[in-house]
Amino acid sequence: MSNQRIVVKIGSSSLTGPQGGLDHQAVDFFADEIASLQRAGYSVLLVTSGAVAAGFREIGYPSRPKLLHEKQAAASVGQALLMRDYQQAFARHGIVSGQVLLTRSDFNNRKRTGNATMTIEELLKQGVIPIFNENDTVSVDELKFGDNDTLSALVANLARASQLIILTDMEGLYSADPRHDPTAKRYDRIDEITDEIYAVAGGSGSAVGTGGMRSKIDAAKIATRGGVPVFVGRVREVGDLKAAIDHHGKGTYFVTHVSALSIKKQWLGFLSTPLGTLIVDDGAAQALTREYRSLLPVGIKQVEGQFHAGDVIEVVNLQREVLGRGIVNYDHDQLQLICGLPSSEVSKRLGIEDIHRLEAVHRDEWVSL
Ligand SMILES: Nc1ncnc2c1ncn2[C@@H]1O[C@H](COP(=O)(O)OP(=O)(O)O)[C@@H](O)[C@H]1O
Ligand SMILES: N[C@@H](CCC(=O)OP(=O)(O)O)C(=O)O
Repeated sequence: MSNQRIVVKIGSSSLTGPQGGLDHQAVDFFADEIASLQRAGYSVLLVTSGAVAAGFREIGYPSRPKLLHEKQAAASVGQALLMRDYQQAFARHGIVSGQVLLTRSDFNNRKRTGNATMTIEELLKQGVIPIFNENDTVSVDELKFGDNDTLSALVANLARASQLIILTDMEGLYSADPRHDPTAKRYDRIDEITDEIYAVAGGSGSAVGTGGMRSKIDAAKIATRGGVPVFVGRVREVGDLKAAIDHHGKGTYFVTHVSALSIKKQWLGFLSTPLGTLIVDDGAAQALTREYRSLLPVGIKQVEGQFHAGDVIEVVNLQREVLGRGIVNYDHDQLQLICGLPSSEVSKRLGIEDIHRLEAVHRDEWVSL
């Protein structure tokens, strides 16, 4: 028996065809696979896409809509259909399932995440499978997850899951999109998500999916940095889901970082909204990313944006590549005055005798990206 928590994310491409509408057999199959995990003692949290894909045909749109209000209308119809299918499918196994709709802004709000966590804990305690989706009808475009890959990573971190299983229509990440390059080779295991990995990951190849492999890599980065290992791949036959959990699934495994980020740093790195940018020289870039040191004013070349002490800023190198995010200790106009100055001159230039924190960004309030 096991009491491990597993987050399973199912993409639209696994639940619907190009013409939309739900594939009831597919829903039944995934419910069967998840039910057998529950029977083996795992607690499963399900993140499912498919609301827009399930709803657009019902409304009469000829293909997956592109406009926000049309997608929202389709999701409104489709989410109910999706839940009806899942609830019926799980009921065949005597399992009760419940709906949890979240938005990106819920994760920016401690109280709401706290409430969501309590609900999730209670559902799991009662043996109910929580079924998550983005609350599409209220999400505004700029703040949307869009695809559910990121949402699944955040749920996995929030629930302190032991694995995140992202199911899609491909058997993992390949050296190129196999739809266009039949010679592409699969990566079986990824220890570090590098630029090279991002470079091979393309967008969605199907008529119903959204994020493609790129958003799955983003999700893998968030989850592994939070301490949750990730599988991205396909589950098509009975027993495939268990095989994925047991490390012989058809897909790619992303290995966990040794030191998982705290919840606060996960928020800082992946959910916060930076209000400014600091451009730093090579020495400061090295200090921040390789030597785990704080950022001092002397290493800052340029300051952009209007922020205050305590706000989140992004730090980029001279080539404008993002190095990470941190909480800044100065207002933007103060930092304009002292950027490039050695620490000994900072208090004089600012006219403040006793500076509480000399660093522009302290290493305890910094996340490398
Ligand atoms: N390097 C790659 N390896 C595998 N698939 C890729 C790659 N680059 C892009 N893709 C595309 O990503 C798609 C899966 O993402 P997506 O359509 O968003 O599915 P889902 O609805 O399951 O989230 C695949 O169908 C494939 O066309
Ligand atoms: N929340 C949306 C997700 C849209 C979507 O296509 O996501 P995905 O299939 O995960 O790339 C829905 O349920 O339709």
